[in-house]
Amino acid sequence: MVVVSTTPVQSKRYIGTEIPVIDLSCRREIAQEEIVNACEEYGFFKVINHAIPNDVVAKMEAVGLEFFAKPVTEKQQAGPANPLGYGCKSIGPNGDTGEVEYLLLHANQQLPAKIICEENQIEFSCVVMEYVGSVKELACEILELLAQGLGLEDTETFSRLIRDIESDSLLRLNHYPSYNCNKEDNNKVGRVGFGEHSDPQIITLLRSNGVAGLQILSPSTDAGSWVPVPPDPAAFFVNVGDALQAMTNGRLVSVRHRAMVTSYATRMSTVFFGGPPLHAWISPIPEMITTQRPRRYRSFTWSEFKKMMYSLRLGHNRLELFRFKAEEEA
Ligand SMILES: C=C1C[C@]23C[C@@]1(O)CC[C@H]2[C@@]12CC[C@H](O)[C@@](C)(C(=O)O1)[C@H]2[C@@H]3C(=O)O
Ligand SMILES: O=C(O)CCC(=O)C(=O)O
Ligand SMILES: [Fe+2]
Repeated sequence: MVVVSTTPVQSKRYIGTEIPVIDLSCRREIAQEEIVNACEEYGFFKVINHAIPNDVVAKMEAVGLEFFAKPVTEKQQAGPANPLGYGCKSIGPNGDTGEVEYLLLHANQQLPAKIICEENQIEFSCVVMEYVGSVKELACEILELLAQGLGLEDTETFSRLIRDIESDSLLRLNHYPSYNCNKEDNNKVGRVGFGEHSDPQIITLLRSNGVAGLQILSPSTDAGSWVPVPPDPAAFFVNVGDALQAMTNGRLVSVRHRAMVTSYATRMSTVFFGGPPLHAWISPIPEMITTQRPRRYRSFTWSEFKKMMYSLRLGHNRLELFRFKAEEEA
């Protein structure tokens, strides 16, 4: 079975309905089609039966939790996040805040600063490297299925950018506290851990412990409604990023999402952002430009996009600033 009913979402294709679940052990042709459908409709899906070994995931979770359990003064030695490193409550350089502490690492570079003590530093980087290697492979497998499902002649169009040794991919560990509250407070609108945004890169692969918190903005309701994503520590949650929306000329959607804090337990998410090299050009693939879907975005380098994104707030719809205007590109 490929699509399994989980959480209700308003939708055209998943009538009724549910967050798409892609079973990677099923036939390639089925997975390809389901991935394309999910990315067109939500920009989001859950992956089960992936090939990432449990111990790779378990070790990553253990070193992450060990890091966040350290005294604040020790954690601060890996900060402040600029943008890499340890951060607490402050997200990005433009005043965004949330109830979260995090560690943001580059996937291809040395660790940014001292992370805990020397002997743990070596173990920490080995675990991170192994996790990043596995999750990057899964990201590339998904991107190749996606390219095949879209009927692209070059099925490595997307994955090549992530496999590139200069790929600007990141790994982020987010740690959300639980909070004490009385019964009445518990029924009130929740607290925001990580505010509404889309991810800027090509693809994001997220997993978390078994605590709820992630929500996606359902694109098919007018005002948009927040759909809770039930936690599944054995699965990966995948979302389309802004760069993939641009490359597919808007056919695939970069989903807006956020993370809420719960009152019952702390949550940790481990998030891989597959990004292109800084010098890579991002532009709509010619096969994605048709008379029904005329060119929507201009060409830009990832470095240009990143510079713009760091000048904007978390929730900004930044891709709109890269709309195609025929007279400019000619
Ligand atoms: C407010 C910001 C934080 C962010 C960079 C930005 O200026 C806008 C995008 C933010 C985001 C969201 C997804 C990822 O968590 C992230 C690492 C990214 O690439 O874009 C963060 C950035 C960050 O925290 O540095
Ligand atoms: O922790 C989560 O569930 C979401 C985190 C997130 O969206 C991010 O780090 O970009
Ligand atoms: Fe995100």
